[in-house]
Amino acid sequence: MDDVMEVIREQIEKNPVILYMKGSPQFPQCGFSARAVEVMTAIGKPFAYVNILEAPEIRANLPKYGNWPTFPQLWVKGELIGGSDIILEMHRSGELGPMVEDATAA
Ligand SMILES: N[C@@H](CCC(=O)N[C@@H](CS)C(=O)NCC(=O)O)C(=O)O
Repeated sequence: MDDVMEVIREQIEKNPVILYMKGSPQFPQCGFSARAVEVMTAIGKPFAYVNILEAPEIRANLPKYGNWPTFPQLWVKGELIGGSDIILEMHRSGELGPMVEDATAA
């Protein structure tokens, strides 16, 4: 349990933009994850991802780590942004793009 939390902490700290999702960006396996990927693809900056269907311990523990019950989960610069509906809303309002660009700027 502590080990999993440590793995999650490292993933979130080492990747400025990371999407926890079902499936992969090439083959999302849930409509919510597909929607999140669509937005991230539209923003066009690189992002890391974890397929939680292949990582059951992360699937079980990330909701406790971030106090957020569902997937997908987008984390930017160590902070939880939210799930697909928030991702879409922040994209439409113009907030998400600059946030991701700033996080991925060299
Ligand atoms: N409002 C959320 C809904 C996401 C959602 O309901 N996800 C479900 C189905 S993919 C989920 O993560 N269930 C818990 C699980 O499968 O572990 C969003 O837009 O991201």
